[in-house]
Amino acid sequence: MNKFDVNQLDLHYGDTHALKGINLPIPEKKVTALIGPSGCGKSTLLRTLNRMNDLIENVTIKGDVKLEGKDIYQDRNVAALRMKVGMVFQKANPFPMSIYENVAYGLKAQGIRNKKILDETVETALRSAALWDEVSDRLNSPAFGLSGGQQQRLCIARTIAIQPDVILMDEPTSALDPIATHKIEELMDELRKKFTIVIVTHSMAQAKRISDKTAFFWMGELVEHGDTDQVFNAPVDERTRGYVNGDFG
Ligand SMILES: Nc1ncnc2c1ncn2[C@@H]1O[C@H](COP(=O)(O)OP(=O)(O)OP(=O)(O)O)[C@@H](O)[C@H]1O
Repeated sequence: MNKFDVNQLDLHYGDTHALKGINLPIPEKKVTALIGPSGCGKSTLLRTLNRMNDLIENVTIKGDVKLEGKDIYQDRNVAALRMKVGMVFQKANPFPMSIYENVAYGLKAQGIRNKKILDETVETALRSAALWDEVSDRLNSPAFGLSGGQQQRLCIARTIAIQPDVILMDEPTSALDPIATHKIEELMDELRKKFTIVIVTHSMAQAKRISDKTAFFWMGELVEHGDTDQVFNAPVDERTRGYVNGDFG
């Protein structure tokens, strides 16, 4: 079953035609990687999935993005959409507060005050983000005291805590060292059991390691998408073949 269906999606930033007639099914509880050279529209497509582009001036969008069959651009409740479709950014962006408060933030914003519920949710989210064992003895310490990789896992925990269905990740490991990257990649294997994940990555090795599906973009077009094995080992389009072979990038 598809979580999202993107149909005939065109996006302009002013005169820049950033996405051209995109059709992309995004299956449920799988990892879909968006790959392609810089400026090809990967992040733009990712941001259309939770309407983050709405925040940018001069954007026009045509076509539709269906989440479980309903066009997200027809529904005006963007806050509800973003609770269902969470996002993790390239650079970890913890709030200037404790580890605990970071994870509890979204729940408190929803008016949840019950300490038992908050404690349980914080613990579950930190466990799901494979961070609990490293921070359980210092939940009240500032989040900024964590390493970069831990901060990124904290941001993942903060996203998980509000129980989204989908997690969007925009180059989540590009600022991390190989060990921290490996931890997040390991974590993805657990996360895919519960969530639909869409990840933008510049690393083809990473896309190969962690994704079930891959979509290759080139100058605003979706050139090819399919099972990751097929896209990397038997690409149909010359441009995909050139990119995955490292001929350009
Ligand atoms: N806020 C914006 N305002 C105007 N143009 C933008 C904006 N964001 C992106 N663009 C343009 O849209 C096109 C696609 O950009 P996008 O960031 O989606 O590409 P990308 O594939 O994610 O690139 P990268 O890998 O470098 O992050 C580019 O031509 C870019 O310059």
